[in-house]
Amino acid sequence: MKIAALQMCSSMQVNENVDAIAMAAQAAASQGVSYLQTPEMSVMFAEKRTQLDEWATDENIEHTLKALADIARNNALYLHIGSMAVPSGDGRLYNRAFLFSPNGELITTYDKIHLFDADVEGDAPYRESDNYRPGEEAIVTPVGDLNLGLSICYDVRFAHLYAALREAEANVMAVPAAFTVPTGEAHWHCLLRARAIETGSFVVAAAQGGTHENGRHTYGHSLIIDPWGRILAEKAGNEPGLIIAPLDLDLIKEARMRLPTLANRREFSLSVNRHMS
Ligand SMILES: O=C(O)CNC(=O)[C@H](CS)NC(=O)CCC(=O)C(=O)O
Repeated sequence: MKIAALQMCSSMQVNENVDAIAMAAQAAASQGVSYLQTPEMSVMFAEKRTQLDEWATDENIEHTLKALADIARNNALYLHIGSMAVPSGDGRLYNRAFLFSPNGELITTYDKIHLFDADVEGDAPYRESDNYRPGEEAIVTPVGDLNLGLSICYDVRFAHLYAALREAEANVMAVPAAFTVPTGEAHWHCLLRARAIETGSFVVAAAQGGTHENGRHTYGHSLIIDPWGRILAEKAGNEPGLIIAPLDLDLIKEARMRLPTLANRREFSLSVNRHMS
């Protein structure tokens, strides 16, 4: 099975972003791809909360989800929208991923669990939790012969999420993202390869990249990684574009046979020994 990740520099114009996804889906389908992932906030990369609130009416969301479902169906591929902001019902938004089947059915959604409240050097403080409500449910879902574990961006720093997904039989971890440039340079490849190695799973990470209409800079470097931690495909730099790789399912079996970390895992007690000297 061939899979693809689309690197984007999403703007504030939903139509523009959806068109870019449609074009990429066509290009991917013509190369035999059956799963395409787009980055976090690929449908609208907003500048202000008010913009999202104004846009996120039931009608606009319904219309957009229908357009995305049509893209999946017209190109007969699984379309995984890394995320899009939707009202959560309590005044905050959810940072929600959508997975469509090749028939255009909505298979599942996933709400980002770990929100980015962090202080990155050179940037204003990020306080995603001011506007977003965290999800409380991890999701694994079959995608053809694969079992996809869903996550979003900052989730990648929480290894126990992927351990849980792995225990629930996930063998491909999805990490659509919009990483900052400084944290991307320091951590992106390392974190994603670690998640692949720890879980003996493929990792697919479609990234936002470049300078966005809203003024933000994102790191790019979309990646597809195999269960041994080898990089199968990378979108070098931050330009938009598609990366494609064939997934050999035997590599999952092989990595897990050589390093059966799930079977070798131990329970332990923890003591903290405080010396009084
Ligand atoms: O809010 C939007 O418009 C798009 N979403 C994002 O940019 C999100 C939340 S601010 N970014 C991250 O989670 C970056 C994580 C990261 O960079 C790290 O873990 O180092």
